Amino acid sequence: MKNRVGIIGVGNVGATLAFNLASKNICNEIVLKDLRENIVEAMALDISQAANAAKSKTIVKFAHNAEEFCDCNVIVITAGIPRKPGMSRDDLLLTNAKIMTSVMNDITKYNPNAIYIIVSNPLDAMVYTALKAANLDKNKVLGMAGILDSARMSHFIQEKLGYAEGEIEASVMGGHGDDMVPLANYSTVSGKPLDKVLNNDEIEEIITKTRHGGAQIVKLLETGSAYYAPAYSTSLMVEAILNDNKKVYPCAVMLEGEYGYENIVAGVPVRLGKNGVEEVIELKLDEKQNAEFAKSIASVKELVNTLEEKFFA
Ligand SMILES: NC(=O)C1=CN([C@@H]2O[C@H](COP(=O)(O)OP(=O)(O)OC[C@H]3O[C@@H](n4cnc5c(N)ncnc54)[C@H](O)[C@@H]3O)[C@@H](O)[C@H]2O)C=CC1
Ligand SMILES: O=C([O-])CC(=O)C(=O)O
Repeated sequence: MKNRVGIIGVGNVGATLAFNLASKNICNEIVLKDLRENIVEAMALDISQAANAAKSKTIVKFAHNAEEFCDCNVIVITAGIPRKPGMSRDDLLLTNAKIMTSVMNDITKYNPNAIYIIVSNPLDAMVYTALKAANLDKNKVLGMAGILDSARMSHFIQEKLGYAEGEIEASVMGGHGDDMVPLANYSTVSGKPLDKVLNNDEIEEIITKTRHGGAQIVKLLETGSAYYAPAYSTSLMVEAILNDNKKVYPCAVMLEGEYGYENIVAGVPVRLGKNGVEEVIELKLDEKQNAEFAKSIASVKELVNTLEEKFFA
């Protein structure tokens, strides 16, 4: 059977992801879809030519309509607007909920077996929206943010230490907002616990930088938000699902009792495979982390309440 990855929204994140997947040679086909027909055609040509340069066997196509965007194993949705300096991700809520709903309504019927990876922001609320729009099983719809936030934490640890590049395991859970929950005690440097190599103040500084890592890039870019690290992080999820490799990554999923929460989406470690979310891993959190996770969940809940009142009602 052919492995086919669909990407809908081929702007900064979507195009970078397509380039990354095509040059890695991990799927037979990538199909791109965007409102901007000329851009998507140009990206399909350019990325297909890159794949040929890389001697990759991946074919890159674009879809003129929803019917052609079909039979995908994995679909990544980045359609939506990014924030600009001075905005929070939450400011994108109603605009992107409208886009997410119309995208899901358009494409789900042509993709009965797909696993959906949501990237559009505000991430957790968009996973909730996608699930609600499509009425799919919760294991089939998940969001990318935790791998990115963990990579940022790892970057800031490396920056602080001045060494250990490639040897840092960092772990972040919770919603993809300013109150995400970086987990210092589940983070290591060359196998050593983080608190053995950095003191409390240094760890707090890294946690603060991680929480504001997205905004830092938005402020510098001026026109939009980060895309290389988001795209690479998404490619790891696509690869885990296509290869059924059962890797554990932090992803945004609908909680149904895990960590004591119901009917709310947040980032938690999950095992990924061909069925999407195959297991939610319940880490043991200390009192402070439990309180921080509760605060992060409350922020997502506030967005979901706004959606229920102003969008779904
Ligand atoms: N979850 C995460 O960690 C991250 C999330 N994001 C989010 O991802 C989204 C995309 O970001 P960028 O790629 O930088 O934005 P972008 O503006 O470069 O690309 C968005 C693309 O979506 C397309 N689009 C809009 N409505 C559409 C529709 N109905 N159907 C098909 N295509 C449609 C636009 O034409 C555009 O090409 C934003 O909401 C951003 O906040 C970005 C980075 C990280
Ligand atoms: O900051 C943003 O708006 C985009 C994003 O989610 C990130 O880079 O973490």
